[in-house]
Parts: sequence; C-alpha cells; structure tokens
Amino acid sequence: MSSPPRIIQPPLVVVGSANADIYVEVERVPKEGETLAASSGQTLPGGKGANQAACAARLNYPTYFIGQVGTDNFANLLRDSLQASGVKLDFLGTVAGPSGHAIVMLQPGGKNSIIIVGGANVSWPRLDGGISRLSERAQNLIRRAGAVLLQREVPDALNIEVAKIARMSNVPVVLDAGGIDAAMPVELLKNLTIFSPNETELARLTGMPTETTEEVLAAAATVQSMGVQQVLVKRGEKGSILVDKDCVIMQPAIMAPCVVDTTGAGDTFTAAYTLALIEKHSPTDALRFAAAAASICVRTKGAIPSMPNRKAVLQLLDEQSPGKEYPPCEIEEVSKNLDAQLQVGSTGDKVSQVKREHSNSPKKVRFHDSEEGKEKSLLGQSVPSLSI
Ligand SMILES: Nc1ncnc2c1ncn2[C@@H]1O[C@H](COP(=O)(O)OP(=O)(O)OP(=O)(O)O)[C@@H](O)[C@H]1O
Repeated sequence: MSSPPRIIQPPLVVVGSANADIYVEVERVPKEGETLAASSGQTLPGGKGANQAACAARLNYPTYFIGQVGTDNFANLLRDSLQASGVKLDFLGTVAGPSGHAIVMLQPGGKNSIIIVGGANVSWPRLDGGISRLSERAQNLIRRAGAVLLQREVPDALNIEVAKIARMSNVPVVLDAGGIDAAMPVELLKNLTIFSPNETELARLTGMPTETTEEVLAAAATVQSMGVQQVLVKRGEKGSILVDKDCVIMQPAIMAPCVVDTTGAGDTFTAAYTLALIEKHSPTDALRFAAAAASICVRTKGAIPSMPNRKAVLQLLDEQSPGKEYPPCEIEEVSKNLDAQLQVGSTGDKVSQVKREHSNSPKKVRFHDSEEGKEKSLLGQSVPSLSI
C-alpha cells in the first residue's frame, strides 16, 4: 500500500522594498545651509519588504522575496542580510542606479526625521501593452504561494498587479499599510484578503479617529465597506485587533521587560501572523504568535537584527501560558519541488504529481470566537497547499 501524500507548506512570497537605512544621531535636524556633526552613524539593512521577508525566514518558514536592488554598494549589504536570514533570493533583481536608501536622523527623546530615496524600489517598468512587470516564473511563484505579503514602498501599480495575480489563484493577499503616505487605490483594497494598518495609517485612510477601541472598530468597518475582508490593526503597546466580517479578536501586547527599540515591530507582527495562518493555525493562535515575535523584536536595537527565531517565540509563548502548547507545524523544504513547478506553464498542470486544492475545497481556516463560542471562517476561502 502506498504511503499517504506528504503535505508541503506553500511558500510565503513577500513583494516589496529593500532599503539601506543610514542612521545618524543628531541633537537636532540641520537648518538650511547648516552642517552638523552627528554623534554616531551606522548603516543597517531595512525596508519593509526586506524586513518582513527576513522575519518570516528567521521564523523558519520558506520565504521568497521579489524585489529590486541597485548597482551600488548598498546592494551587497541588502543581499547579504537577506541571504543570512535564509530568504530565497531567486527573484531579487538588479537595476542600474542606486538601491533604495533612507537617511534616518535620530534625535533625543526618540524623535526621528527620515528622508527616503526610492531608487531601485521604485524603478519598476511601466505596464506596457498589458505585458507584466514580472517574469512568467515570478507570476507562477505568486500563483503557488501560501500567501503574498505586500507593503507600500514600491509602486502601487506593482502591488495591484501582484494582488490580482494572487487573488485569481485564491492566494490570500496581506497588505501592511506602512510605507509611502499616499492615497490608497481602491483597486488595491478590493484585491486584499487582509489589510493591516497601525492606528495612524487607519486614521489617515478613513479620516476617522482611532484612539479608542470603539473608534478603531468603526474605522475598520469603514475599510471593510471599501471591499476588504479583514482588517488587522496594530496598536503598539495596546496590542492588536483583528476585525473580520462578523467577529472581532483582540490580542494584548506581550509586554517586554525593557523596550529598547520598536523599529520593525510592525513588520515582525505582520510577517509572523501571515506565516502562522499559512501554517493553518487559528487566528487566535496566529495573533499570539505574532505578538510574541513582536515583543522579542522590541527588546533589541534595529529591525532585522532584532527579529527572533521560532525557538525564541515558542519559548516566550510557553512562559506566558505554561502547558498551553502552540501546535507544531510540519514544515517541509519546498524549494526543490517548487523550482520544477515554476518552469511549467502558469497553471502548472503539466506536473502530474502536484495537486492544488480548489477554492471550493472544504479546507478552510477557521477560528474560535471566544466571546460567542462559535467557529468562523477567517479567510473566507481555502488556504492553498501543495501535496505531492
Ligand atoms: N512596547 C511594546 N511592547 C511589547 N510589544 C509591542 C510593543 N510595541 C509594539 N509591540 C507589538 O508589536 C505589534 C506591532 O507594533 P506597532 O503597533 O508599533 O506597529 P507599527 O506601528 O506598524 O510598527 P513599525 O512601523 O514601527 O514597524 C503590536 O501589536 C504589539 O504586539
């Protein structure tokens, strides 16, 4: 008798920015025509896309990054740091010119002023005559992803294109609202499964106050009326709120004994939540997992350097609720099989041993609403998985 098929976790695909963050510590920002000495300076890898990809890979989930770097020295810093975190870089392109970079002027009291150079992050070709900006292989990767994670530091047009490709294949699309402060295209919102802003981003999008829980819920409902299924609001020390069509889950922050630097906490949270969902954890468990990962992130300086590995997150969860086990997940190395699949046509149907679940399959992500004691569907669609 043949053994049952092994379930292979489909990869997380992060499409977005990679930035070299040039930190300078100054007493104040310089006036026009003035030259100031900084007390220290350091260049660290960052960018919301790279941060989120690095976080997911450090949490031991197979993660691909689709992005671009330039032809300057920053490109090596970015590539090396992603590689060291375990991110698969087959789809990291190089374009002539500078890599994305940011000058972060850190001032006393934790204030900062930032100037961003988009560089390679915004040098994507225009969609010309309907021809995609992405290679056929990259499109196939998106179609076969467990989820696609986007942010707003690459052109909206690229995000819209990726979101549409994913949605047509029933791949969940998560947008972290962080990045460029510009109007949100309705076409992007409509193609999202989860929209994840912080309170400020939610207020900016809706024009509504977002300080109290009631205000957040009202603003999230407004976003849902724009066509988004779920809204996951990040609220710093106040934790997070997931608003689905007919239920709400609140997750308090897991307090850190000492908060050193909150940079990257939001990226860590979104990435950890998304991969936990692909692993078919309930949203309640996924929120706990994300809160624990973000709590570890704020204990150390920097974004990528402070992102935890899975063991540290599970240890913190265990300390929080001794005896309440976070369910293990069978992660399989997926890249070898996937490489073969990406070579074939867009549907991948020439690879006979690869079977993809259809959107109407009964395998839904469900979660328990603790207040009402009911089980509900989270994504409203199946989470795709590959079995061989
Ligand atoms: N001081 C803190 N202590 C513990 N956990 C925190 C703290 N600050 C943030 N977190 C955790 O990180 C999550 C996301 O943080 P936050 O709401 O600051 O996101 P963000 O504004 O998108 O962050 P950023 O843009 O700095 O990456 C919170 O929901 C919480 O779980």
